[in-house]
Amino acid sequence: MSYQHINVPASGQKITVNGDFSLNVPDKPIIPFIEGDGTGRDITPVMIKVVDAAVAKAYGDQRKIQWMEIYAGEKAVKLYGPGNWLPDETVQAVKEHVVSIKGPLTTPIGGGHRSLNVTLRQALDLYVCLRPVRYFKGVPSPVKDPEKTNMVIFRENSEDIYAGIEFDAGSEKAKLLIDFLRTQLGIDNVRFPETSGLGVKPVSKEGTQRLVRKAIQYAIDHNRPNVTLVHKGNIMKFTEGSFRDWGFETALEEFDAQLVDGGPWCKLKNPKTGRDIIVKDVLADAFMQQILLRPAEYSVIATLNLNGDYISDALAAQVGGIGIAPGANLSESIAVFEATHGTAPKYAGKDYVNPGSEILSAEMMLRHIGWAEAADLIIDSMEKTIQSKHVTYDFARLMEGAVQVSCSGFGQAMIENM
Ligand SMILES: NC(=O)C1=CN([C@@H]2O[C@H](COP(=O)(O)OP(=O)(O)OC[C@H]3O[C@@H](n4cnc5c(N)ncnc54)[C@H](OP(=O)(O)O)[C@@H]3O)[C@@H](O)[C@H]2O)C=CC1
Ligand SMILES: O=C(O)CCC(=O)C(=O)O
Ligand SMILES: [Mg+2]
Repeated sequence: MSYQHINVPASGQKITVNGDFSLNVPDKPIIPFIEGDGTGRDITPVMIKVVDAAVAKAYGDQRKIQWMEIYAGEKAVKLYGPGNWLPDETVQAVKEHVVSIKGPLTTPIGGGHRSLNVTLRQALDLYVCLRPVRYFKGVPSPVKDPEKTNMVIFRENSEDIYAGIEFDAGSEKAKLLIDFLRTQLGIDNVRFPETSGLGVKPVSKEGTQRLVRKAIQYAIDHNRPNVTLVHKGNIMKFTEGSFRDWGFETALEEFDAQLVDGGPWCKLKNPKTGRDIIVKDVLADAFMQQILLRPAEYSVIATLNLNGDYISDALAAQVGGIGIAPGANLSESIAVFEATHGTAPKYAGKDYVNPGSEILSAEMMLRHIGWAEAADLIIDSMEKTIQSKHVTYDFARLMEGAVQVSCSGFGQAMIENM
């Protein structure tokens, strides 16, 4: 396909997907990237340099990523014109090239355009938001034993309140909906009907099952001891409560799990290791205190979209902050890697913030395409660089004896430590 503003690297080839969803990865794969708004312009070039260095170190001239810039957010509006925050060809390029990476994108609060991040996830049905949370030795943490926090979050990424079905207080549609609720459904407890905004929270059986299936499969593949369904099903019975019920059903029906003490918790035998995997649940509020008090009891987390958003940042803080919190948005075939954090606008363009989250997202990407040697180099040099105490402001302000380095300085130190 020819694009309007995207320059396709002449020497690269596309990654393709087989019928069983495995990937064919050429030695010179074209990987699209979105630079991102705000601090995206600081961290994305650093991520690219570090990844290129790791790939060169691991494979010499044999392999090289052919980066292809695609556009979203403010950069897209400049190129494609007013209102064009997420051009069709950007979405198309992500789809066609199978694996891509993005920097953070701004979402205005209250009014303005809908989240481009959410739009991209929904447009490509990237229904898993995968966010591993692990501790790197030497990182300053607010908790006593940060190494006990080792969790992998499976956040449902396609539904819940993020579906964007919302009606502004006082609008014609809000009035219609309130009227419908009153007259057709007998709802008489909207406290201030004239001035209420309304949101709809769709949670489906299919959406829950496919997410929980991935979480349990991950526990099997990575020899993890438990999967926890985090929900607020006591209050939101038919959305979050059903998420829990459908989650347990998935374990029982698809993974041959057996009830523990009459249920609803259950356990299955990991077919690869013979070890038990417990599938349990916890209410979201209780979970937020347990991750601080008893983090070692939680391994794989499966949760709904909004809970997953909150939990991602809270858990990231326990292991040192969102400066090193990576992630991926996944469908069966398409993968878009991105940091957990946002655009941190007050630091934009200052070469200041920690590029670690985006670098570690790229590390996940390298592993995803089977370039494990390059991924290992990144992990190794991240550990070395942090332990040498050459760190960005976020760690430096909490570390004794740290040498504060810039965003690009941290990337450079990582390259030197490879
Ligand atoms: N996937 C995406 O693209 C996401 C986009 N967003 C969007 O980003 C914008 C800003 O959101 P905001 O709520 O400020 O959240 P951010 O995650 O952008 O920033 C919150 C705070 O986190 C810390 N932080 C963020 N990035 C880094 C980094 N790279 N290194 C070190 N510390 C970091 C800073 O803490 P401190 O002040 O302590 O230094 C910062 O002030 C919004 O428009 C939001 O919608 C938000 C999340 C994800
Ligand atoms: O889309 C946004 O602006 C916020 C997204 C977000 O917070 C997240 O993905 O964790
Ligand atoms: Mg978030």
